Amino acid sequence: MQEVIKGIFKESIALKETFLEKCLEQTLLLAKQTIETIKEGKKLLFFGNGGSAADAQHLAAEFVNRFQRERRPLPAIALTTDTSILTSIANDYDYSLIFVKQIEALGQSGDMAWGISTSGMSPNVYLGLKKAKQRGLKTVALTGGDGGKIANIVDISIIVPSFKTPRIQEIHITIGHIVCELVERALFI
Ligand SMILES: O=C(CO)[C@@H](O)[C@H](O)[C@H](O)[C@H](O)COP(=O)(O)O
Ligand SMILES: [Zn+2]
Repeated sequence: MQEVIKGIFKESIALKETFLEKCLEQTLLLAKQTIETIKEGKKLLFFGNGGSAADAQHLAAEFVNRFQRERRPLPAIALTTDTSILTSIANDYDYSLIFVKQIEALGQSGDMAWGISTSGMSPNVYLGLKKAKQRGLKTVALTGGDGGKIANIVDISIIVPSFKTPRIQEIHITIGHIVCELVERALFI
């Protein structure tokens, strides 16, 4: 078991190093665009499935509550949390529309939609991002693997260079935390 633990840490460390070499510029761009979005008084919408739904909620909480500094709450929402909305859309229409309808209801021009999908293939994330773009939101995809079909349709695409879902997720949440840190440094003393 110790070897398994060591192996996972080594894999995670190596992937983070590769990520830093390949994706620093995109991460910086994401942070800058997020800062601009908040400065303009617009909001952030986060969504994904499974572990990525947890990431969506985790990140929305960092913005609305606080990250590391005492400061005013910032406008962010996870589209993964309201079980009545989620179950009624999935039940009456289709699971692929759970984010689309919420973006139609809540997304406004200039807001920023973050779709999180390790495969880049989840239909509900894909359709949510397409709708966001249609409505004039800035679109962000955090993916992995080859980016799937989601990576191509967004303004800012960050593809973690791995096909292992948990390792990709670990970098997604690191990216989220980095953006939180840079937002707080840029906007609050
Ligand atoms: O957390 C994990 C695996 O680490 C799972 O819950 C995982 O998020 C789910 O299988 C998702 O449905 C995968 O969707 P996606 O990342 O491919 O969009
Ligand atoms: Zn997981």
